[in-house]
Amino acid sequence: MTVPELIRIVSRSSPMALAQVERVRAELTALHPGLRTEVVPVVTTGDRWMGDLSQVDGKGAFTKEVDAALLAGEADLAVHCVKDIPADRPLPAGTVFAAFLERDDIRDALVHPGGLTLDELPAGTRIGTSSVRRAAQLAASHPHLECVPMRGNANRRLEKLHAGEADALLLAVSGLERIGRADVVTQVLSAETMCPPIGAGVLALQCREDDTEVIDAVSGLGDPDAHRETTAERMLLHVLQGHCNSPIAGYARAERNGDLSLRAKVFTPDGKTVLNAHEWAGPLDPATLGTSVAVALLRQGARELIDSIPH
Ligand SMILES: NCc1[nH]cc(CCC(=O)O)c1CC(=O)O
Repeated sequence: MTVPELIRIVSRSSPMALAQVERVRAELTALHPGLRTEVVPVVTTGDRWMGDLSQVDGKGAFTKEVDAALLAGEADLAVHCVKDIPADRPLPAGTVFAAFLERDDIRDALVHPGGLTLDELPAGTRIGTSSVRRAAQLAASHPHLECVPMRGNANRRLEKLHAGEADALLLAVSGLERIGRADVVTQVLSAETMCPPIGAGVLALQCREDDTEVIDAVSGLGDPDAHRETTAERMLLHVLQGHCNSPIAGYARAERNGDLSLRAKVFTPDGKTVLNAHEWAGPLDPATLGTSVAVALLRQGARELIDSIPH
């Protein structure tokens, strides 16, 4: 393998995204000691726009400018949260996934400055979240709590919380760990209490498809379990034609014995209807498992629930 001298890494420029790039740089340098890396930060539409994402072509709002820099040859490698990569359309033509890194915590956390747990929060507590997935599940399990819209990167949301725009937040544990703010977590919510989003906690490395030198150099960072889980989850989302604001949650789990399970839910925003599916695959390939769970949800009426939310 010929390892390139320099790999230029493009990503969003939020503190979380830059921390992700630092992890990739560290892993790459450990694998190829002579390799130099450079960071190419870009600001995406999703970072700039603080309103409703559906108004700025929500799909891909956090990935479009990153992909464009990769395709234009301004960088050689893109780092994305899988959670932010649309699954209702193919990857941008000319790009491929070269690796999925070992998965971090997939769970959401409650951040409450008073230190209360979800069950202890008094009626009317305002939870800052613009996520339909989080709001629908909270409405189902804790209907006495109120969701107030809140966007912006995790650091900005913590600032808004302290400025009184909400009383508590729901944020991904992995994201808080990446920005060095795991200290604000009051309670980690089990995946049963708050089903995570598709692709939670997984970072994807994306390259130009003809750039075999870079693909070969970075593919050693890939984790086989993360690959199988992500493949199943993204196929589920693809078959459901879910978009960034779809009321869909789900996660796959690769077991030691090689089995793969995938559970998923589709909600109405008020949380009153929850469709559930859970299947195991031994010898089945991950994509087939994703399709099968999606079909089980479609049979229960998922199409209507998903289409009722504007893109
Ligand atoms: N929508 C922003 C975003 N994209 C990925 C993560 C979390 C990290 C991950 O799952 O990789 C977050 C923040 C959050 O939801 O709290």
